[in-house]
Amino acid sequence: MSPIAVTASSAIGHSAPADLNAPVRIGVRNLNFYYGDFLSLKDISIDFFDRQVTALIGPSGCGKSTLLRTFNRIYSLYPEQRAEGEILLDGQNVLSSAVDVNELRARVGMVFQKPTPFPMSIYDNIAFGIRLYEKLPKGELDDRIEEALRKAALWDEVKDKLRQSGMGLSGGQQQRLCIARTIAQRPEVILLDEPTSALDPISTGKIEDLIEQLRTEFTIVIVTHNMQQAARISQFTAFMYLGELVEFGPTNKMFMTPTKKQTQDYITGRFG
Ligand SMILES: Nc1ncnc2c1ncn2[C@@H]1O[C@H](COP(=O)(O)OP(=O)(O)OP(=O)(O)O)[C@@H](O)[C@H]1O
Repeated sequence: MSPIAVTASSAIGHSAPADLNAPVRIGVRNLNFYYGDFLSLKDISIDFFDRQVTALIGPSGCGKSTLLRTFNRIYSLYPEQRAEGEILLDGQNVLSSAVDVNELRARVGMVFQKPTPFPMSIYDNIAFGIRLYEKLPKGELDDRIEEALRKAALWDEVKDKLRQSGMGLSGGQQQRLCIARTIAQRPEVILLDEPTSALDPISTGKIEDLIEQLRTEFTIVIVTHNMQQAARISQFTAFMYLGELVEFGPTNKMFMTPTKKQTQDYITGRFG
């Protein structure tokens, strides 16, 4: 076994083991995705389980981010991009034209690679998303903001400066602010696209601890290039290659006894 595999496998077990009885939250069925004429996802079928963290791994360009971006239809902002097949969120096909995309994006929140706070106060960063959908009296809004910041493990660091700009926070704090903003909308699913790749190791550790806590309440799908991170924080892992789903299963099985040679080669650092 290479050092990468040893380190990754020794990291397994930091988070809870996979719950093999967890209900399906998102069921992807025969999904194809096109950028213009280019077929970027090929006949993907996979389930994502309730209150479990699923890591999407694979070499650059294999389609991890593309798959993540289908769940809240964020791709539909670009007219040349389209998806075919079914993505069932609690049994309802989110690709159907009958689905209200704004409502969908509140149910399926997303946090990006680079922290993207809005140029406004910490308070307003979180209030903004809530105000889009709900008219809350001030006291209730304050409570929601505190709750979101506590869940994002940021409250203690910002409670005395809620009116200061979110842009003045450190990178790691900004990323937790973005997570708080997502949580405040009370989503069912949280999508994380390489959320720690722009962060230092200490901030990364805080986000990983936070993901472990959030898992008890939300279904989480995370794209990561960091094999050890996938091993540490996820219950399930999906390995993708050239737009196809090669292998999917409980993380400890994927890292210790993968079925496919391609998976083994990737997690042992032989390619990618
Ligand atoms: N806007 C786009 N237009 C055309 N092709 C695209 C576009 N975005 C991605 N692709 C292509 O789709 C495929 C999947 O890309 P995607 O970004 O999903 O991969 P990824 O696994 O997330 O990669 P990375 O790890 O480098 O972020 C690649 O071949 C990529 O070149």
